[in-house]
Amino acid sequence: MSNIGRVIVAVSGGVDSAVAALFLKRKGFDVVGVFMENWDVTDEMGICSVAQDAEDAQWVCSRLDIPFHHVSFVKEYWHEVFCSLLKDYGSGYTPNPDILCNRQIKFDTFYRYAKDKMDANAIATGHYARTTFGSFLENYDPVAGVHLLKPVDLFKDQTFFLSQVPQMPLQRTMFPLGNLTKNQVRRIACEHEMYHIVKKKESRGICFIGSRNFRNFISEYLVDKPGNFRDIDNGHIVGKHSGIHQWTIGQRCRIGGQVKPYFVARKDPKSDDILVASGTNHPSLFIQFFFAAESHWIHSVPEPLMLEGIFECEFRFQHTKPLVKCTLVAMADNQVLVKLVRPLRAITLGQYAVFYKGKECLGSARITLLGPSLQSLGHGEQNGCLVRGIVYDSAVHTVDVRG
Ligand SMILES: Nc1ncnc2c1ncn2[C@@H]1O[C@H](COP(=O)(O)OP(=O)(O)OP(=O)(O)O)[C@@H](O)[C@H]1O
Repeated sequence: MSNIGRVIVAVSGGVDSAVAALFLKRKGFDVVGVFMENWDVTDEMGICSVAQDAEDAQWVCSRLDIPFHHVSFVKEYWHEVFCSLLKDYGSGYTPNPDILCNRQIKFDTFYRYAKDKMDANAIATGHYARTTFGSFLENYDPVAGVHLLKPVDLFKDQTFFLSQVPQMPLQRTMFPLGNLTKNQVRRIACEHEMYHIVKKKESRGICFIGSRNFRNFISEYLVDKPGNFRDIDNGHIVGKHSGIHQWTIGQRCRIGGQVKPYFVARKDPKSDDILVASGTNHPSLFIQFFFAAESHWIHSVPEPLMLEGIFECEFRFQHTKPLVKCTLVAMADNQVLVKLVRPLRAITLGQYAVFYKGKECLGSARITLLGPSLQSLGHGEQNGCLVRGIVYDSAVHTVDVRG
């Protein structure tokens, strides 16, 4: 894109966006830094981390000698991200707030603000990701459309969180860090004497809410709805809980009076029962296919899926987990049936199934219906032994289907 002019960079007060802003400035763009405030309470420790981050963001901008703006999207975050989270938790889903925050806030509210209110031609963030348009939109080609690609630093790959970003904002987004590793970014920040920014802890946990205990946090907003823990093998009540929203699939439950470790296998929002399985590799925790809805394809629906109704690619449903080969089958209403090459543990309703082909992140769809577990299919014992053709690998929580 020639003549880009003004670029609005989202500056969080962390090292990544600081170095992204530095690169933009070096490239000669008319750069403006914007800090977004999306949440407005002091955390449990009495420290207002938002104020500290805003101060750091301002410091970064003054160090780079670029204008700084502090904007509040508290209302938008509340309505478009947080309310939807609460609704999901209440109905037994485990949503992904970071994916939603990128889709609704950074690549919608913030993008529109930059374009309409600040007269910008492009936005930039410190995400580790690349696009076919290049780190600085040097290959901008609106006719071809943009593809989202993994970054050079695969360990820091953030494409998972960007898998619901719409095409138009992505076409106007620069990811200046896509070709760098985190170590290089830290080193560059040190070379520019941004020592206290480099030393800051990585942002963890829910977008903008920080690193506080999420279960305690969400409980402040949803009323308790007590129910029973039931052993999935025999239906016996083995304990009580105070709400299905506090638990997620695969999570270990510390149930008073029980010697064996139990893990959440299913949640029933109608009865408020949580079905628990004894042992981390219990067959009720593994499934091999599921349905996902509201498919979002960043560039376009993959051709084989559109033309033949079937498509082979790779999948993950958690940011840090390895990719697993899968086959997608097109269903009505923008749904897909996802069949994995091997059963996986703790696939969870409400999470996003994110699809990849080679170095491209294609998009994602929301997991809405789970197929039968290995237990329902009649598979019994586990723990590293061969059971009806299936080897359970307890170390990585995956199983290989043999024969
Ligand atoms: N409060 C905020 N205000 C402005 N931009 C933000 C804010 N939070 C995140 N961002 C933008 O989103 C990017 C990714 O945020 P995330 O919290 O996932 O990343 P991070 O890797 O810790 O980045 P950083 O080191 O810049 O904080 C940031 O690099 C920044 O550009």
